[in-house]
Amino acid sequence: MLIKDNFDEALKISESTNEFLSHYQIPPSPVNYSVIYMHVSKRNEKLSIALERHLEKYQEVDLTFIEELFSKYISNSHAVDKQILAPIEKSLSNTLEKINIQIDSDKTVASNLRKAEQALSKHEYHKSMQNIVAFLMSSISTSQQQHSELSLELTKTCGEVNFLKSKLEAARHEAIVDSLTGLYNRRGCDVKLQTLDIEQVHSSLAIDIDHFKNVNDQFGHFIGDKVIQRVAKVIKETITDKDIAVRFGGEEFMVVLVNKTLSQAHEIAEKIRLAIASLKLMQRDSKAYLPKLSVSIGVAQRQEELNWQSLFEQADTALYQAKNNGRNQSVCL
Ligand SMILES: Nc1nc2c(ncn2[C@@H]2O[C@H](COP(=O)(O)OP(=O)(O)OP(=O)(O)O)[C@@H](O)[C@H]2O)c(=O)[nH]1
Repeated sequence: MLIKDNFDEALKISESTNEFLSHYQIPPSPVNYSVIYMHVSKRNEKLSIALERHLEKYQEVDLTFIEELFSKYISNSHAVDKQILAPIEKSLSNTLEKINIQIDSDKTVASNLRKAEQALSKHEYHKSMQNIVAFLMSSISTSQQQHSELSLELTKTCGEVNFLKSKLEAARHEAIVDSLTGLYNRRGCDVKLQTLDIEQVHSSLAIDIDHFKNVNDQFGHFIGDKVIQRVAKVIKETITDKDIAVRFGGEEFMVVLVNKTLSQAHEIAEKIRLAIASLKLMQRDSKAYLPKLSVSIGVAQRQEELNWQSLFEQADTALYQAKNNGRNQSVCL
């Protein structure tokens, strides 16, 4: 979309956004602000329809609902940056630049006036001129002060915009990443899959920790979580940055190996399996070692006619076979 906003327009929308936020007593967090800004500026029809329906039904706005709208319509697009923040930032920096030029010119005028004052002070008969110069000096100093204050204010606002941008970036990241392991979640998986070239060969691994219930039962969920994190770390360290590692649920992971054939994928699966089997995990407090860990892995290669869901299902079928064959192994389909 073309960015037509000028500063005044953006400011008007921003005022209406603030009014909306205060009317419904919504805290002006970056996420809330962005959702309401998109609604007020009529930039996302689906978001507005959903919000209006919600208001019709409840007459108030639930914060969880706003977060949902943010994740669904905003966080994965760069609409906020492009449509809200970029124009504001541009106008701010233009205005700041003009004010800074004005500050420089104020300085020159002040310095010239000072020279004139010095020259006139040598001659008593120029008293009236001296008064005029003194008056001009005091006016320019007031204007200098006003411009400096304005420059400070604008610099502060620029800082706030940058803060909002980094908050948005963090929110966008949180929406697609699993907080326990740092791997992608399902939504992140969908987002990353859209970036892949479907003409290339891709493979997938379905990985599941064997008898994980026993870990939880014997050592508790906290240790269970640590084990999940450790397995995720091994997966991450074994694949490349281009590949996509996803925590699909509980102790189940899915990996998309970009541009890799079935046999290459099988090799990687074996590396992961062996690395996990050789882990020696110790419980920090009791210094007791946890029983040996193992994973079962299903490996499948994407066929041209298959969509991603079918590929994952194939990998899952292979995983099921690996479990049935006795676990701690990888099976190719
Ligand atoms: N600590 C922890 N446990 C989880 C989490 N999500 C799921 N689980 C547990 O993972 C266990 C999964 O057990 P099962 O699906 O029966 O499988 P398993 O014991 O791993 O056995 P197999 O898969 O058949 O080898 C259950 O005990 C769940 O409670 C989580 O986020 N943290």
